[in-house]
Amino acid sequence: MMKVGFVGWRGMVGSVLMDRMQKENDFAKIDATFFSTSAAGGLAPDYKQTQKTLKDAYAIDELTRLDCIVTTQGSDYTHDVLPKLRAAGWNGYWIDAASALRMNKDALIILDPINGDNINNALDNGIKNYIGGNCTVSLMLLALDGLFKADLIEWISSMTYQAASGAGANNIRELLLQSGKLYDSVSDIINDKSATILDIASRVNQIINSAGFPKEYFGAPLAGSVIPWIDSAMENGQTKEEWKGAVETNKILGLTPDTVKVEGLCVRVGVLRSHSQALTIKLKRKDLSVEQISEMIASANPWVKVIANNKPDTLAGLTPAAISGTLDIAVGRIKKLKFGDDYIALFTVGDQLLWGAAEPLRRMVNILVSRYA
Ligand SMILES: NC(=O)C1=CN([C@@H]2O[C@H](COP(=O)(O)OP(=O)(O)OC[C@H]3O[C@@H](n4cnc5c(N)ncnc54)[C@H](OP(=O)(O)O)[C@@H]3O)[C@@H](O)[C@H]2O)C=CC1
Ligand SMILES: N[C@@H](CC(=O)OP(=O)(O)O)C(=O)O
Repeated sequence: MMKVGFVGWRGMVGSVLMDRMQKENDFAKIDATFFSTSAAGGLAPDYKQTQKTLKDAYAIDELTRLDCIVTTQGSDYTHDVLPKLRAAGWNGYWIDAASALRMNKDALIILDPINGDNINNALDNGIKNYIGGNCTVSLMLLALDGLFKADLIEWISSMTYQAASGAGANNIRELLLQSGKLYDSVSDIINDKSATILDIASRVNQIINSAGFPKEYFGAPLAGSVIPWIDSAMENGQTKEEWKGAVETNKILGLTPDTVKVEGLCVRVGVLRSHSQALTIKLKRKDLSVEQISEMIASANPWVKVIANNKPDTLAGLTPAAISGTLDIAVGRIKKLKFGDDYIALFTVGDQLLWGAAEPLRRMVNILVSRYA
């Protein structure tokens, strides 16, 4: 059996990965060992594996015994540990959710429904590093799979609405703590019909801007607000999250950089789970109807679900609340724009912890298992 080590399994992405692997009975196909950066020697999660205790995630000699390491621990860990493993002669497979290696020449960004052929070629050619893509990019590629397959896209403007859990486990807790503070500030008058709504709003505004409001992880209030900044700054006014849109899209599609132009603004919103994106797309053709475009999108892969452009269907199916915890990629509000017949807009929602993070990693483990003799 293939020996697979897991680092980062208790984090946001890691716990969703564990859940999916358990549901799909993936642990029965591998010999799993669990590692920790903070609790080596403690009890590992129980997936009926032989190794019951947590190993040290920095113990190079333990890691080099593995055929494959799956890490959802983050870029710092990758930068620290992988060079040491390779220097020690380790030639195993490195499967990673972090962005650290994505643009490296010796790494492939994995999203097998889109670039399964490239993954197989890379395996045949001895590539060892397989990296999950940025969540908004992976979700967008699955949503627009039909339009990419038909080579219809000239450029995309992507305005994102990214959930708190995209920033990690501590951030989701912080959003809930912030929400609790908002409620607490008005709990005595919220059901009192004689209280004026201005009093309620003003109390909320006061508490949001107070010094004690919990914002250690986000750096700003998110409950009752939005944060139009994700990740670090680039030199050209973009954030790194925005920069990833174009570079990762073209790399996943196997295109030369900047073939498909992707630009926009990435915004953190007070949603617990699932990222949404409003996309404006410049098509290469003017002669396609909304119905033809919708059909191309709907038939591209088993996960994309086109939602009819009306209020009841949109409210029922095109929201993070409706999509979270599923592998569905909802695409709706598809319409032509007055800019011209070659411009369309649409709204898409997908669970960034599933197709945006854990699922491509889980499927990569299975691709390796299927090749492991
Ligand atoms: N969140 C997302 O939607 C996506 C994340 N990614 C990438 O995946 C990597 C991991 O991200 P993510 O899972 O969000 O990060 P988390 O912060 O949730 O988890 C990373 C590690 O933080 C430690 N940790 C510290 N405090 C806690 C806590 N309260 N609960 C759980 N774990 C805690 C754990 O390590 P230990 O147990 O060793 O202490 C854990 O493995 C990052 O590189 C990220 O960029 C990629 C796509 C989407
Ligand atoms: N940055 C994304 C999640 C993520 O971690 O992406 P990346 O792996 O590209 O840094 C978000 O905050 O929603």
